[in-house]
Amino acid sequence: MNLDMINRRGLVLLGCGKMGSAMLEGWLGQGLRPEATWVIDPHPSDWLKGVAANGLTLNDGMPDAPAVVLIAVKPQMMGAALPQIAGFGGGDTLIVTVAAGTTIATYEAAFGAGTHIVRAMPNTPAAVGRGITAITGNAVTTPADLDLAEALLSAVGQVVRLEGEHQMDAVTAVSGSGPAYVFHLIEALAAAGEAEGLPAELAMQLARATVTGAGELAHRAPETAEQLRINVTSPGGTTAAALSVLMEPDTGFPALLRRAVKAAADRGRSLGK
Ligand SMILES: NC(=O)C1=CN([C@@H]2O[C@H](COP(=O)(O)OP(=O)(O)OC[C@H]3O[C@@H](n4cnc5c(N)ncnc54)[C@H](O)[C@@H]3O)[C@@H](O)[C@H]2O)C=CC1
Ligand SMILES: O=C(O)[C@@H]1CCC=N1
Repeated sequence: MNLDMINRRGLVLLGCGKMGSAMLEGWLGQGLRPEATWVIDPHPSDWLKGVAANGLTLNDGMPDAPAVVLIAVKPQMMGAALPQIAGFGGGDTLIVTVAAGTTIATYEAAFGAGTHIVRAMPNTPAAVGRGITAITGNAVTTPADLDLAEALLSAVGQVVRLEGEHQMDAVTAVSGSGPAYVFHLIEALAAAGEAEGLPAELAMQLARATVTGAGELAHRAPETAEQLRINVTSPGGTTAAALSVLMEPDTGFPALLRRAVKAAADRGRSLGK
């Protein structure tokens, strides 16, 4: 991974909350120079103030032509936030946005149609280098723009390129929001263990280690997820008993996740209107 161009020309990060700081933490760990980084955020966290003490510029001007301006404010804040960086439109600065829902057309209206824009959907495991980000560009985006966005985002995990913006709301619902589903699985599994009589702390330790261990196995093992599931399931055993509940057609995981993912994708679509 090569952050050379970013380190030479600079990166501006607009909005450094949960997602912005997850990525920034990853980039700094991968060699982004704090001196090449400008952050604009009216409510900086203590962590960000600490990074600023080490050379990053926080709420104090901007470079003339940074390589990338990355937008990580909430879609609802976009109207107030974009005018601060509208001056970067039309130049050779690449605009990358990670906001859910907000469409490329909205940014083109703010920056001008000739502006090179990449819409991206990352997720918070970026903070530990294990994110996955989907990217897609606007009509004027060049292969070099997509390579630059990919270079930046692959510093914090995998990058996939989409066929087009029409896939973005579904991606958001699967991988952008997905970590929350997994964290909720930990909470629910621990609560279920407590209901079976385990002390809360032990139930949480078991649930957390099980989800992270299974995730790591799914990451490293060559087998499909289906085969890894089969490997746990002894015929007529305990797992089969649980799976008969979880795979129940109307109330099991597939039906529940189908509804949850649809709700997220629908919300993305309505945020874009
Ligand atoms: N949290 C997540 O897992 C993911 C979030 N996203 C997207 O990232 C964006 C940010 O989400 P979060 O980090 O979760 O929200 P957040 O609320 O934690 O962070 C937003 C940040 O923007 C700052 N801000 C507000 N107004 C501003 C302005 N005018 N100028 C500059 N900064 C301003 C806030 O102070 C805050 O620190 C959203 O658009 C969201 O859709 C995308 C993928 C995953
Ligand atoms: O909840 C949200 O809207 C953002 C987008 C994906 C994850 N968090």
